[in-house]
Amino acid sequence: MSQAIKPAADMTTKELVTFLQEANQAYRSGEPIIADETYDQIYLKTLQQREPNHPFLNAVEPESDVVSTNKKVRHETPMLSTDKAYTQEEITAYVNRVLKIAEKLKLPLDTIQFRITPKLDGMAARYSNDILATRGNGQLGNDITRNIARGLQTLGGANAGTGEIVISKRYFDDNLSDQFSHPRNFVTGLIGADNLSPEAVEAMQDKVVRFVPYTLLNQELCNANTLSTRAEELCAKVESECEYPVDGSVIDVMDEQLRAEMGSTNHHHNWQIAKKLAGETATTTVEGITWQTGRTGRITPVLNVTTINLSGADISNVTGHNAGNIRNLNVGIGAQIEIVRSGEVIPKLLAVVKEGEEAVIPATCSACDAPAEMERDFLVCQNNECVAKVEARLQHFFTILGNIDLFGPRTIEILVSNNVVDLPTIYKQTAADFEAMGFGAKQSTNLVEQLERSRSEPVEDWRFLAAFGIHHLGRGDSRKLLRVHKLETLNTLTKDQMLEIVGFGEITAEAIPISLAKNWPVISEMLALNFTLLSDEPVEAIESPITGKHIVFTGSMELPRGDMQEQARKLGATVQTSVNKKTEMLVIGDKVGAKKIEKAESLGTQVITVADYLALISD
Ligand SMILES: NC(=O)c1ccc[n+]([C@@H]2O[C@H](COP(=O)([O-])OP(=O)(O)OC[C@H]3O[C@@H](n4cnc5c(N)ncnc54)[C@H](O)[C@@H]3O)[C@@H](O)[C@H]2O)c1
Ligand SMILES: [Zn+2]
Repeated sequence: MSQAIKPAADMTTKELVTFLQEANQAYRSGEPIIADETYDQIYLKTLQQREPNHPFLNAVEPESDVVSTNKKVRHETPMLSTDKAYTQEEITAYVNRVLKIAEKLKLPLDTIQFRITPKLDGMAARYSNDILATRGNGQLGNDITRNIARGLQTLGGANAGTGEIVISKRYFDDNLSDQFSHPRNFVTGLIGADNLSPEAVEAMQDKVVRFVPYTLLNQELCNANTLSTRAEELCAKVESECEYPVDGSVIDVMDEQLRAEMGSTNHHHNWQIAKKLAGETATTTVEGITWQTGRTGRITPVLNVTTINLSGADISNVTGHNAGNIRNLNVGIGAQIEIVRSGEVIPKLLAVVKEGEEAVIPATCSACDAPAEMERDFLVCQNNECVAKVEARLQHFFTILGNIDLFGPRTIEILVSNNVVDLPTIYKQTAADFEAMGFGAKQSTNLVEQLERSRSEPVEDWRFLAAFGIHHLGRGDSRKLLRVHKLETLNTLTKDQMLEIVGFGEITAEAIPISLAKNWPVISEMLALNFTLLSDEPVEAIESPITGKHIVFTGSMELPRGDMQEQARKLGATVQTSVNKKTEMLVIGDKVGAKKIEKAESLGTQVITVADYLALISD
């Protein structure tokens, strides 16, 4: 969206509906062109006022073809949207509607209970009879069950009901927020993708993409009086306690009789309302763009804007996500942009309201002047010795290690400008060395003390390993790896050894040993400094008849297939999703096509029934 959007009042009804459809499509694909609040409170509301019975208002807004598979699933009961509230007044009005019906039913009003749960911001789905499906148009969804075999975690079993596919908020913030503008965007992209991106493969392996049924969410219970006066406070509480991204809270009436009486429209349940977070938006002007080089060499744009107050804070910098985004939206100096700040500390660019000068993507890295090149949507500094990369890598080490103070950006900048650019050298510095670089006498002793502290104060070995910032070895994966192999032995690690560990796939198993070997000189030098490293208890390798075997499960089975696969992994097997030359065993459930079996047999794969398989592993 680079053109100014017409005000709702100036649009004909037809234009308004077309615009709502466009905005909905953009929102579903993860690239909203306006803020939710603007969509709901201005454009949708204008249509509601003009034509309360317009078909667009009387149906669930479809996810259209954002995720479209060729297998459709008819929902047993419709999957609806929610009615929305943004303010306490709107919630109080809802409470009064509930109380009115309760009165009619002669229910004692002080016993009416409401449940508040976090409103997960992902992709709505339903898991029923082993089939996972999207909401679709509410009646007909898309079968996305195959994502379970690709690593999607399902909480609550194969009949968990309605919920949301989400990614862990912390994981997204730590690993993906510099590449993807929004966690919902990442999730919808992954669920619909025919081929997973490396980031998606990693997230699936890290088990952070999950289907979470609404019944398993943290909740607050309250009565009508509390809800009419303190809704914002209670909603804020459930939202902050949730480990997934949220865009508000959902309030439900608990009483079944009350629910039945209040009923539903084609769009939402009248007994339920969503309190949406009003991500406050504002329009400001781009005065300049600062390009910052990170640890991996990615150069990200920060928009310097005319200072503006948003949700109580003065904002003069806004993240522009990545170079591709700047190019696509054509963000140049003088552009008027809409920005949003909802919970996050750093406000985000939402849309260009009015174009300015043409967007310029720099040809060189501003930190080291080396050439910068576009790789997919990212601008990347091609120089390995780039000062910005070196500084960011050192910073990463101290931040992840977490048991050292004083080694922040300013200290590191001074070290690097004095050509102290690697960790072992930093650890060799004496107070006199620091003083020679311009640190004060007291500060120099403190720096030495902190380095000493970081070696003597115990720290988990996986934290230490993750601190080196090796690609594919974040905290979670480092921990998985170190549960099986000792840190000191990682220089001899092979791809095959990696593949034996549950949770590492082909790509990472191949890449990790190579990166470890490359980084080994520094790691071993650091190990020689005698950090006080703590190890998890090693897991015993379980020996079973299927240990080390490549197995595929197919057909419908009594136990959820995901559970069968998980169990096989625990017993040391490598679970594949389809048969290939490596496959040693094909476990067949009901309704398996003859072709599949023939193919497996022609490849020399052992084909066995679920019953025989279960007998085999229980031996
Ligand atoms: N910014 C834009 O351009 C744009 C465009 C279209 C839609 N939207 C936003 O999306 C809304 C419509 O989308 P929608 O129909 O998917 O609604 P929604 O996503 O805002 O909320 C409804 C959904 O919330 C889910 N949900 C999450 N947590 C829940 C919980 N704890 N309990 C129960 N349900 C829970 C349900 O599956 C339900 O379908 C609009 O009102 C607007 O805010 C924005
Ligand atoms: Zn550089």
